[in-house]
Amino acid sequence: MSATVIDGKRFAEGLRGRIADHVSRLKSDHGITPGLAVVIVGHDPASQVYVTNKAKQTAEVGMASFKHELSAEVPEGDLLELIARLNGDDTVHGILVQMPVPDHIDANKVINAIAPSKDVDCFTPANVGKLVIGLPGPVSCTPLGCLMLLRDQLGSLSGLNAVIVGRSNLVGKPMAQLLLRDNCTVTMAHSRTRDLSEVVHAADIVIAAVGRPQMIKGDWIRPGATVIDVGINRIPAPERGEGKTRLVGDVEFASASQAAGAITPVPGGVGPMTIACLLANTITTASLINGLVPPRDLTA
Ligand SMILES: Nc1nc2c(c(=O)[nH]1)N[C@@H](CN(C=O)c1ccc(C(=O)N[C@@H](CCC(=O)O)C(=O)O)cc1)CN2
Repeated sequence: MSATVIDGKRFAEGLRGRIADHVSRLKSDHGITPGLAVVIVGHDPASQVYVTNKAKQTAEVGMASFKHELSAEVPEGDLLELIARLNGDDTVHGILVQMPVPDHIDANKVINAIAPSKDVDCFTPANVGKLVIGLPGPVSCTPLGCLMLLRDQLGSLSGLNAVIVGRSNLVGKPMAQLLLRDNCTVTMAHSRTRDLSEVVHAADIVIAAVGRPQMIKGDWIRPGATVIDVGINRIPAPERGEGKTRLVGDVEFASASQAAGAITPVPGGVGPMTIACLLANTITTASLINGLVPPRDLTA
C-alpha cells in the first residue's frame, strides 16, 4: 500500500485565504484590524525563519503585524516590560514570544506575563484550562493544525484509537484534549512507555511528537492508519554534498508510507499549519476582545 500524502502546505494556503476573508469582514463590518505582535529573543536561525514567516503571513492576510527583535542578552525584566506594554496596546490582539527563549530567561514567567485574552499560542494556564473544559478561546497552534488535517482526511474521528507519542505542553498534552473532544480513545505514549511499537500498532491515528528523528518505523504502523508527523529534525545529508543537511520528521517516512492510509510529510505537512493556526487564533482573540463570536471554521 502507498499512503495518501497529506498536503499541509496547500491546506494552510486555503486556511489563510479564509482568514483573509474574515479579516476583511472584521474591518468592513466592525472597524477592527486584528493585530499580532511577535517577539523574538536572540538569533537562533530556525526561530528567525519562523518569526519572519509569521510576520510576513500576518501582513499578507491583512492584519497589522508588529515584530520585536531583542538581543540574546536582554534582561528578563526588559522582556516582561515589553509584554506589559503590548498587553495594554489596543491595536494588538495577539502576543507571541517565540520559543525557546535563552537560558537566563524563565519561559514560565514570560508566558504568565501575557494577558490570556491575547495569548494566541494558548500557553497560559487560563487558556489551557479553557481548552480542557471546552470554553471558547485560542487553541494550541500545532495541535489545532493537526486536528484540521485529520478532520479533512477522515471526516468524523469518533471512536477511533489515537496514540500520541510525546507528552509536551506544546503539542502532546493539548493534542490529547482536542482528540478527546472529537470522541477519540486517546493513549499518550512517551519515553517510558513499554512496548511502544505495539502501542503504536493499535492506533487508527498516530500523532508523532517525540522530537527524535525517524524514531517511528513503518512496521509499527497499523495498515491504513493515519499518521501525523509533528517532528521537525535537521539531520546530516552527505548525499547532498559535504556539510549539507535535510529535514526529517519523527516518523520514518519511506517505510511508514507503505503501511499508512495517509501520512503528513516533513517538510510540507504540519509545519505550515502551525503558522496558519496562529493567524486563526488572532481572529479568535480579536473577536473575543471585541465581544464578537469567533468564526467556527477557524477553531476546534
Ligand atoms: N511561541 C511559539 N514558539 C514555537 C512554536 C509555537 O507554536 N509557538 N512552535 C515551534 C516552531 N514553529 C513555530 O513557531 C514552527 C515550526 C515549523 C514551521 C514550518 O513551517 N516548518 C516547515 C519547514 C521549515 C524549514 O525549512 O525549516 C515545514 O514543516 O514544512 C512553522 C512554525 C517552536 N517554537
